[in-house]
Amino acid sequence: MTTPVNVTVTGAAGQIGYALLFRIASGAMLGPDTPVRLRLLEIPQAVRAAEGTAMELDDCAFPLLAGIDIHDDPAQGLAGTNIALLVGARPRGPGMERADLLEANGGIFGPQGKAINDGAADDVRVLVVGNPANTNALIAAAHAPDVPAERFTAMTRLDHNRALSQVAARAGVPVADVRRLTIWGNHSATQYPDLFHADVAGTPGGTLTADTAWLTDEFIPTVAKRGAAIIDARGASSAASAANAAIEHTRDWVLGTPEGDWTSAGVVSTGEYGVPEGLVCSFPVTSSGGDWQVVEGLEIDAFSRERIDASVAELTAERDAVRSLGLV
Ligand SMILES: NC(=O)C1=CN([C@@H]2O[C@H](COP(=O)(O)OP(=O)(O)OC[C@H]3O[C@@H](n4cnc5c(N)ncnc54)[C@H](O)[C@@H]3O)[C@@H](O)[C@H]2O)C=CC1
Ligand SMILES: O=C([O-])CC(=O)C(=O)O
Repeated sequence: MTTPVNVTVTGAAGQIGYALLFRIASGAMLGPDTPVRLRLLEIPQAVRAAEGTAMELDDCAFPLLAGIDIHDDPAQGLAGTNIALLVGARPRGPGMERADLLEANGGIFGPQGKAINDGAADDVRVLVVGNPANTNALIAAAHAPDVPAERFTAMTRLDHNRALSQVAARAGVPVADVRRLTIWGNHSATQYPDLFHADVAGTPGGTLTADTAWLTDEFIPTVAKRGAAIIDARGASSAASAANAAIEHTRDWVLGTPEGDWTSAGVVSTGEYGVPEGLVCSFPVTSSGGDWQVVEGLEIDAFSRERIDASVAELTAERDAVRSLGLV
Protein backbone atom coordinates (compact mmCIF):
# COMPACT_ATOMS: atom_id res chain seq x y z
CA MET A 1 0.00 0.00 0.00
CA THR A 2 1.18 3.57 -0.72
CA THR A 3 2.67 5.39 2.29
CA PRO A 4 -0.02 7.59 3.83
CA VAL A 5 0.28 11.36 3.44
CA ASN A 6 0.31 13.19 6.77
CA VAL A 7 -2.25 16.00 6.77
CA THR A 8 -2.42 18.37 9.74
CA VAL A 9 -5.59 20.41 10.24
CA THR A 10 -5.48 23.17 12.83
CA GLY A 11 -8.75 24.40 14.30
CA ALA A 12 -9.95 20.86 13.69
CA ALA A 13 -12.88 21.18 16.11
CA GLY A 14 -14.17 24.35 14.44
CA GLN A 15 -16.88 24.62 11.83
CA ILE A 16 -14.56 24.54 8.82
CA GLY A 17 -12.69 21.63 10.37
CA TYR A 18 -15.93 19.69 10.66
CA ALA A 19 -16.71 20.25 6.99
CA LEU A 20 -13.13 19.53 5.88
CA LEU A 21 -11.90 16.43 7.68
CA PHE A 22 -14.47 14.00 6.30
CA ARG A 23 -13.78 15.04 2.73
CA ILE A 24 -10.03 14.69 3.18
CA ALA A 25 -10.54 11.23 4.67
CA SER A 26 -12.86 10.24 1.81
CA GLY A 27 -10.16 10.94 -0.79
CA ALA A 28 -11.66 14.13 -2.22
CA MET A 29 -8.43 16.07 -1.69
CA LEU A 30 -5.62 13.73 -2.73
CA GLY A 31 -7.50 11.25 -4.89
CA PRO A 32 -8.86 7.72 -4.51
CA ASP A 33 -5.46 6.00 -4.32
CA THR A 34 -3.77 8.04 -1.60
CA PRO A 35 -4.22 7.06 2.03
CA VAL A 36 -4.06 9.87 4.60
CA ARG A 37 -3.10 10.10 8.23
CA LEU A 38 -4.91 12.98 9.93
CA ARG A 39 -3.33 15.12 12.64
CA LEU A 40 -5.87 17.29 14.43
CA LEU A 41 -4.30 20.29 16.14
CA GLU A 42 -6.44 22.24 18.59
CA ILE A 43 -6.15 24.36 21.69
CA PRO A 44 -6.48 22.37 24.94
CA GLN A 45 -10.08 23.50 25.59
CA ALA A 46 -11.19 22.09 22.23
CA VAL A 47 -9.36 18.75 22.35
CA ARG A 48 -12.43 16.97 23.71
CA ALA A 49 -14.53 18.22 20.80
CA ALA A 50 -11.77 17.14 18.38
CA GLU A 51 -11.93 13.67 19.98
CA GLY A 52 -15.64 13.58 19.18
CA THR A 53 -14.92 14.43 15.55
CA ALA A 54 -12.25 11.70 15.46
CA MET A 55 -14.82 9.20 16.77
CA GLU A 56 -17.13 10.16 13.91
CA LEU A 57 -14.28 9.82 11.42
CA ASP A 58 -13.70 6.30 12.75
CA ASP A 59 -17.40 5.60 12.37
CA CYS A 60 -17.23 6.40 8.66
CA ALA A 61 -14.78 3.50 8.18
CA PHE A 62 -13.07 5.37 5.35
CA PRO A 63 -10.78 2.90 3.55
CA LEU A 64 -8.20 5.66 2.90
CA LEU A 65 -7.96 6.84 6.50
CA ALA A 66 -4.76 5.34 7.90
CA GLY A 67 -4.93 6.95 11.33
CA ILE A 68 -5.89 10.00 13.40
CA ASP A 69 -3.98 11.69 16.18
CA ILE A 70 -4.97 14.70 18.19
CA HIS A 71 -2.56 17.29 19.57
CA ASP A 72 -2.60 20.57 21.44
CA ASP A 73 1.09 21.23 20.87
CA PRO A 74 2.08 22.66 17.45
CA ALA A 75 5.48 20.93 17.51
CA GLN A 76 3.80 17.52 17.80
CA GLY A 77 0.85 18.30 15.57
CA LEU A 78 3.07 19.49 12.73
CA ALA A 79 5.95 16.99 13.10
CA GLY A 80 6.48 15.06 9.88
CA THR A 81 3.50 16.67 8.20
CA ASN A 82 3.30 16.81 4.41
CA ILE A 83 0.27 19.09 4.16
CA ALA A 84 -0.61 21.67 6.81
CA LEU A 85 -4.03 23.28 6.59
CA LEU A 86 -3.87 26.17 9.05
CA VAL A 87 -7.53 26.89 9.73
CA GLY A 88 -7.64 27.78 13.44
CA ALA A 89 -7.27 31.49 14.07
CA ARG A 90 -8.29 34.10 16.55
CA PRO A 91 -11.54 35.74 15.47
CA ARG A 92 -12.00 39.45 15.96
CA GLY A 93 -13.72 40.03 19.30
CA PRO A 94 -15.69 43.04 20.55
CA GLY A 95 -13.52 46.13 20.89
CA MET A 96 -10.54 44.49 19.18
CA GLU A 97 -8.59 46.71 16.83
CA ARG A 98 -6.92 45.38 13.70
CA ALA A 99 -3.52 45.50 15.44
CA ASP A 100 -4.90 43.41 18.33
CA LEU A 101 -6.12 40.84 15.85
CA LEU A 102 -2.80 40.74 14.03
CA GLU A 103 -0.94 40.40 17.31
CA ALA A 104 -3.21 37.61 18.57
CA ASN A 105 -2.74 35.74 15.31
CA GLY A 106 0.99 36.33 15.43
CA GLY A 107 0.90 34.31 18.64
CA ILE A 108 -0.65 31.42 16.69
CA PHE A 109 1.01 31.52 13.26
CA GLY A 110 4.51 32.38 14.52
CA PRO A 111 4.83 29.22 16.64
CA GLN A 112 3.12 27.11 13.97
CA GLY A 113 5.58 28.44 11.34
CA LYS A 114 8.47 27.56 13.65
CA ALA A 115 7.05 24.08 14.26
CA ILE A 116 6.80 23.57 10.48
CA ASN A 117 10.37 24.80 10.07
CA ASP A 118 11.70 22.49 12.76
CA GLY A 119 9.73 19.34 12.23
CA ALA A 120 7.59 19.11 9.08
CA ALA A 121 8.43 16.80 6.18
CA ASP A 122 10.80 18.17 3.52
CA ASP A 123 7.99 18.42 0.98
CA VAL A 124 5.61 20.27 3.34
CA ARG A 125 2.94 22.42 1.71
CA VAL A 126 1.06 24.95 3.81
CA LEU A 127 -2.35 26.50 3.16
CA VAL A 128 -3.46 29.26 5.52
CA VAL A 129 -7.24 29.60 5.77
CA GLY A 130 -7.53 31.42 9.13
CA ASN A 131 -8.01 35.17 8.76
CA PRO A 132 -6.37 37.51 7.98
CA ALA A 133 -5.16 34.67 5.76
CA ASN A 134 -2.56 36.46 3.61
CA THR A 135 -0.81 38.11 6.53
CA ASN A 136 -1.05 35.00 8.72
CA ALA A 137 0.73 33.13 5.90
CA LEU A 138 3.37 35.86 5.84
CA ILE A 139 3.91 35.46 9.60
CA ALA A 140 4.14 31.66 9.36
CA ALA A 141 6.61 31.84 6.44
CA ALA A 142 8.76 34.37 8.33
CA HIS A 143 9.16 31.81 11.12
CA ALA A 144 10.22 29.07 8.73
CA PRO A 145 13.45 30.29 7.13
CA ASP A 146 14.50 26.75 6.15
CA VAL A 147 11.29 26.05 4.21
CA PRO A 148 11.11 27.50 0.68
CA ALA A 149 8.77 30.53 0.73
CA GLU A 150 6.70 29.14 -2.14
CA ARG A 151 5.43 26.37 0.15
CA PHE A 152 3.34 28.93 2.08
CA THR A 153 0.04 29.93 0.52
CA ALA A 154 -3.15 31.72 1.57
CA MET A 155 -6.63 30.76 0.48
CA THR A 156 -8.45 32.87 -2.09
CA ARG A 157 -10.01 29.85 -3.81
CA LEU A 158 -13.33 30.52 -2.10
CA ASP A 159 -13.37 34.02 -3.60
CA HIS A 160 -12.47 32.48 -6.96
CA ASN A 161 -15.33 30.00 -6.74
CA ARG A 162 -17.75 32.73 -5.67
CA ALA A 163 -16.75 34.72 -8.76
CA LEU A 164 -17.19 31.68 -11.05
CA SER A 165 -20.68 31.15 -9.71
CA GLN A 166 -21.70 34.81 -10.11
CA VAL A 167 -20.43 34.96 -13.70
CA ALA A 168 -22.08 31.68 -14.68
CA ALA A 169 -25.42 32.92 -13.31
CA ARG A 170 -25.09 36.26 -15.09
CA ALA A 171 -24.16 34.68 -18.43
CA GLY A 172 -26.65 31.82 -18.07
CA VAL A 173 -23.99 29.16 -18.67
CA PRO A 174 -22.82 26.18 -16.60
CA VAL A 175 -20.12 26.98 -14.04
CA ALA A 176 -17.79 24.54 -15.82
CA ASP A 177 -17.85 26.80 -18.89
CA VAL A 178 -16.33 29.77 -17.03
CA ARG A 179 -12.55 29.75 -17.09
CA ARG A 180 -9.55 31.96 -16.41
CA LEU A 181 -11.07 34.24 -13.79
CA THR A 182 -8.64 35.85 -11.35
CA ILE A 183 -8.81 37.07 -7.77
CA TRP A 184 -6.06 39.62 -7.17
CA GLY A 185 -4.76 40.90 -3.85
CA ASN A 186 -5.95 40.29 -0.32
CA HIS A 187 -8.63 37.90 0.97
CA SER A 188 -10.64 40.87 2.19
CA ALA A 189 -13.18 43.33 0.87
CA THR A 190 -10.42 45.04 -1.17
CA GLN A 191 -9.83 41.94 -3.31
CA TYR A 192 -10.29 42.42 -7.05
CA PRO A 193 -12.17 39.74 -8.99
CA ASP A 194 -11.03 40.22 -12.60
CA LEU A 195 -12.90 38.84 -15.56
CA PHE A 196 -11.16 40.78 -18.33
CA HIS A 197 -9.13 37.68 -19.27
CA ALA A 198 -11.92 35.19 -18.65
CA ASP A 199 -13.48 32.82 -21.13
CA VAL A 200 -17.23 32.49 -20.63
CA ALA A 201 -18.48 29.59 -22.74
CA GLY A 202 -16.22 30.70 -25.59
CA THR A 203 -17.04 34.41 -25.24
CA PRO A 204 -14.35 36.76 -23.88
CA GLY A 205 -15.05 38.01 -20.35
CA GLY A 206 -14.66 41.52 -21.80
CA THR A 207 -18.16 41.17 -23.25
CA LEU A 208 -19.63 41.04 -19.74
CA THR A 209 -17.42 43.88 -18.50
CA ALA A 210 -18.98 46.15 -21.12
CA ASP A 211 -21.87 46.55 -18.67
CA THR A 212 -19.85 48.67 -16.28
CA ALA A 213 -22.76 49.26 -13.90
CA TRP A 214 -23.09 45.49 -13.39
CA LEU A 215 -19.33 45.10 -13.12
CA THR A 216 -18.66 47.83 -10.57
CA ASP A 217 -21.94 47.91 -8.62
CA GLU A 218 -22.86 44.23 -8.60
CA PHE A 219 -20.20 41.72 -9.59
CA ILE A 220 -17.15 43.12 -7.79
CA PRO A 221 -18.89 44.01 -4.49
CA THR A 222 -20.97 40.81 -4.45
CA VAL A 223 -17.81 38.67 -4.66
CA ALA A 224 -15.71 40.86 -2.35
CA LYS A 225 -18.39 41.11 0.33
CA ARG A 226 -19.77 37.59 0.07
CA GLY A 227 -18.17 36.52 3.35
CA ALA A 228 -20.09 39.23 5.21
CA ALA A 229 -23.33 38.38 3.37
CA ILE A 230 -23.04 34.73 4.46
CA ILE A 231 -22.44 35.78 8.08
CA ASP A 232 -25.51 38.01 7.85
CA ALA A 233 -27.70 35.22 6.49
CA ARG A 234 -26.35 32.20 8.38
CA GLY A 235 -25.31 33.84 11.61
CA ALA A 236 -21.92 32.14 11.16
CA SER A 237 -19.18 32.46 8.58
CA SER A 238 -18.84 30.29 5.50
CA ALA A 239 -17.81 26.80 6.49
CA ALA A 240 -18.71 24.12 3.92
CA SER A 241 -17.77 26.37 1.00
CA ALA A 242 -14.52 27.33 2.74
CA ALA A 243 -13.70 23.67 3.35
CA ASN A 244 -14.49 22.89 -0.28
CA ALA A 245 -12.15 25.66 -1.41
CA ALA A 246 -9.35 24.30 0.81
CA ILE A 247 -9.85 20.85 -0.74
CA GLU A 248 -9.72 22.27 -4.27
CA HIS A 249 -6.69 24.50 -3.58
CA THR A 250 -4.71 21.57 -2.17
CA ARG A 251 -5.88 19.10 -4.83
CA ASP A 252 -4.82 21.44 -7.63
CA TRP A 253 -1.49 22.21 -5.93
CA VAL A 254 -0.60 18.52 -5.57
CA LEU A 255 -2.27 17.05 -8.65
CA GLY A 256 -2.17 20.04 -11.06
CA THR A 257 -4.63 22.49 -12.61
CA PRO A 258 -6.58 21.51 -15.74
CA GLU A 259 -5.04 22.33 -19.12
CA GLY A 260 -6.18 25.69 -20.51
CA ASP A 261 -7.44 27.07 -17.21
CA TRP A 262 -6.00 28.72 -14.16
CA THR A 263 -7.14 29.39 -10.61
CA SER A 264 -6.38 31.92 -7.87
CA ALA A 265 -4.18 31.50 -4.80
CA GLY A 266 -2.33 33.73 -2.38
CA VAL A 267 1.36 33.04 -3.03
CA VAL A 268 4.54 34.82 -2.01
CA SER A 269 5.20 37.52 -4.61
CA THR A 270 8.51 37.55 -6.40
CA GLY A 271 7.56 40.90 -7.93
CA GLU A 272 5.04 39.75 -10.53
CA TYR A 273 2.73 42.49 -11.84
CA GLY A 274 4.55 45.08 -9.72
CA VAL A 275 3.44 43.49 -6.42
CA PRO A 276 6.22 44.07 -3.85
CA GLU A 277 8.38 41.03 -3.30
CA GLY A 278 7.55 38.99 -0.20
CA LEU A 279 3.86 39.93 0.11
CA VAL A 280 1.44 37.01 0.11
CA CYS A 281 -0.84 38.16 -2.69
CA SER A 282 -3.52 36.44 -4.73
CA PHE A 283 -2.57 35.96 -8.38
CA PRO A 284 -3.75 33.91 -11.34
CA VAL A 285 -1.87 30.62 -10.94
CA THR A 286 -1.44 27.24 -12.54
CA SER A 287 0.10 24.22 -10.90
CA SER A 288 2.17 21.43 -12.37
CA GLY A 289 4.69 19.09 -10.82
CA GLY A 290 3.50 20.14 -7.37
CA ASP A 291 4.42 23.83 -7.70
CA TRP A 292 2.35 26.93 -8.33
CA GLN A 293 3.35 29.23 -11.18
CA VAL A 294 1.95 32.75 -11.51
CA VAL A 295 0.40 33.28 -14.95
CA GLU A 296 2.54 36.01 -16.42
CA GLY A 297 2.10 38.44 -19.29
CA LEU A 298 -1.57 39.38 -18.83
CA GLU A 299 -2.36 42.88 -19.94
CA ILE A 300 -3.65 44.97 -17.05
CA ASP A 301 -5.67 48.03 -18.02
CA ALA A 302 -6.14 51.16 -15.87
CA PHE A 303 -9.44 49.90 -14.38
CA SER A 304 -7.81 46.70 -13.12
CA ARG A 305 -4.53 48.37 -12.14
CA GLU A 306 -6.25 50.79 -9.78
CA ARG A 307 -8.08 47.95 -8.00
CA ILE A 308 -5.08 45.64 -7.79
CA ASP A 309 -2.99 48.49 -6.39
CA ALA A 310 -5.61 49.27 -3.72
CA SER A 311 -5.66 45.70 -2.45
CA VAL A 312 -1.86 45.45 -2.57
CA ALA A 313 -1.67 48.69 -0.56
CA GLU A 314 -3.78 47.00 2.12
CA LEU A 315 -1.44 43.99 2.14
CA THR A 316 1.54 46.33 2.47
CA ALA A 317 -0.12 48.09 5.41
CA GLU A 318 -0.79 44.73 7.10
CA ARG A 319 2.83 43.71 6.57
CA ASP A 320 4.03 47.02 8.02
CA ALA A 321 1.75 46.52 11.04
CA VAL A 322 3.08 43.03 11.78
CA ARG A 323 6.62 44.28 11.22
CA SER A 324 6.14 47.00 13.78
CA LEU A 325 4.81 44.38 16.19
CA GLY A 326 7.99 42.36 15.60
CA LEU A 327 6.00 39.42 14.15
CA VAL A 328 7.92 39.16 10.86
N1 LIG B 1 -9.67 32.29 3.63
C1 LIG B 1 -10.97 32.11 3.53
O1 LIG B 1 -11.53 32.11 2.43
C2 LIG B 1 -11.82 31.88 4.74
C3 LIG B 1 -11.31 31.97 6.00
N2 LIG B 1 -12.10 31.77 7.11
C4 LIG B 1 -11.43 31.86 8.41
O2 LIG B 1 -11.15 30.53 8.87
C5 LIG B 1 -11.00 30.54 10.28
C6 LIG B 1 -11.73 29.38 10.92
O3 LIG B 1 -13.12 29.53 10.72
P1 LIG B 1 -14.17 28.58 11.49
O4 LIG B 1 -13.79 27.16 11.38
O5 LIG B 1 -15.50 28.99 11.03
O6 LIG B 1 -13.94 29.07 12.99
P2 LIG B 1 -14.34 28.35 14.35
O7 LIG B 1 -14.29 29.41 15.39
O8 LIG B 1 -15.56 27.52 14.17
O9 LIG B 1 -13.12 27.34 14.59
C7 LIG B 1 -11.83 27.78 14.82
C8 LIG B 1 -11.13 26.69 15.61
O10 LIG B 1 -9.75 27.05 15.73
C9 LIG B 1 -9.33 26.65 17.00
N3 LIG B 1 -8.09 27.35 17.33
C10 LIG B 1 -7.92 28.61 17.80
N4 LIG B 1 -6.63 28.85 18.04
C11 LIG B 1 -5.95 27.74 17.69
C12 LIG B 1 -4.58 27.38 17.74
N5 LIG B 1 -3.65 28.21 18.20
N6 LIG B 1 -4.23 26.14 17.31
C13 LIG B 1 -5.16 25.27 16.88
N7 LIG B 1 -6.49 25.55 16.83
C14 LIG B 1 -6.87 26.77 17.23
C15 LIG B 1 -10.49 26.96 17.92
O11 LIG B 1 -10.41 26.23 19.12
C16 LIG B 1 -11.67 26.54 17.04
O12 LIG B 1 -12.03 25.19 17.27
C17 LIG B 1 -11.45 31.94 10.73
O13 LIG B 1 -10.31 32.74 10.91
C18 LIG B 1 -12.25 32.42 9.54
O14 LIG B 1 -12.31 33.83 9.50
C19 LIG B 1 -13.41 31.46 6.99
C20 LIG B 1 -13.98 31.33 5.74
C21 LIG B 1 -13.25 31.57 4.53
O1 LIG C 1 -15.67 36.89 6.03
C1 LIG C 1 -15.34 36.10 6.92
O2 LIG C 1 -15.18 36.39 8.11
C2 LIG C 1 -15.11 34.68 6.54
C3 LIG C 1 -14.39 34.66 5.27
O3 LIG C 1 -13.20 34.89 5.19
C4 LIG C 1 -15.14 34.45 4.04
O4 LIG C 1 -16.26 33.94 4.08
O5 LIG C 1 -14.62 34.81 2.98
